[in-house]
Amino acid sequence: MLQVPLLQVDDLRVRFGDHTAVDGISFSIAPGETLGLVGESGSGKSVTSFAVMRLLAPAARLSGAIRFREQNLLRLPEKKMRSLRGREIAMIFQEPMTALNPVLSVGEQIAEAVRAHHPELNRSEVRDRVLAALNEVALPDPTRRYADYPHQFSGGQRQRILIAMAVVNQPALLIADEPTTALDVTVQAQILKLLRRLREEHGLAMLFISHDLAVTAQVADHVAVMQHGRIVEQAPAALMFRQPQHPYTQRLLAAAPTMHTDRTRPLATLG
Ligand SMILES: Nc1ncnc2c1ncn2[C@@H]1O[C@H](COP(=O)(O)OP(=O)(O)OP(=O)(O)O)[C@@H](O)[C@H]1O
Repeated sequence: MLQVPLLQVDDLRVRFGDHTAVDGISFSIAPGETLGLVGESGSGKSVTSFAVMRLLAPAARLSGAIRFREQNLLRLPEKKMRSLRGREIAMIFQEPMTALNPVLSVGEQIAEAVRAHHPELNRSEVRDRVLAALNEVALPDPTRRYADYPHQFSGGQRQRILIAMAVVNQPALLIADEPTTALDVTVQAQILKLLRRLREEHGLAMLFISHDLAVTAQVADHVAVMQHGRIVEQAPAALMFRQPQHPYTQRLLAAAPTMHTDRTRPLATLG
């Protein structure tokens, strides 16, 4: 039986003046599923993710539909969108340092995210939720490090902190825009493992955005390949990885430095 999608994007178009950044794309994500959106720089991946969060600049002209739990986000009043953002749909970015406030302790920042959606909780309840989220992402010694500032953590730890902030309100959908691109390969593998675990343990659905098809194949169930604002190929990750159909996908695979793996092995054993 087909599951009702959590997110369904239909014929989404985004224009900035006479430039079309996203040119009529459609895809859907079922609850608990991960869709990888892959393409070169400038192909329209980030514009797509910001469109879903409704965080694009006012100059952007959008058409089509973005249905989340069957409500069209493009028509949702800003007040409702604000309550949905960070609670039902959360986002993590490539560069955790710029996404974190440098003058606020990491515990306080995550606490703010909790209070924004749960004003009814008292101080110790908020703190308990923050500590639970930091434990969840396996940040070492969260109680002692609660009051530390972002610069006191490594890049990988900062990404864990951002993930904790994203999942602290238990969203149904996580948008991860190049979440491991700024990290070295070992740390990248650990963060991918963490995302897979969150998905398995909490049924978190994910829109995973990357220029790297090999990285994406390690976390995604389905992959959509974007070029010049269009989706040129969509397939289950394992199939896309073994039998890319579109010449652009074939070029992406050939260009990826991490692709020298045995493509006959099941994906679960890669990486
Ligand atoms: N605010 C904006 N005003 C005008 N054009 C924009 C704006 N934001 C994005 N664009 C354009 O939209 C296109 C798609 O950009 P987007 O950032 O989505 O690409 P991307 O695939 O995410 O690439 P990258 O990985 O480099 O971020 C680009 O041509 C970009 O210049």
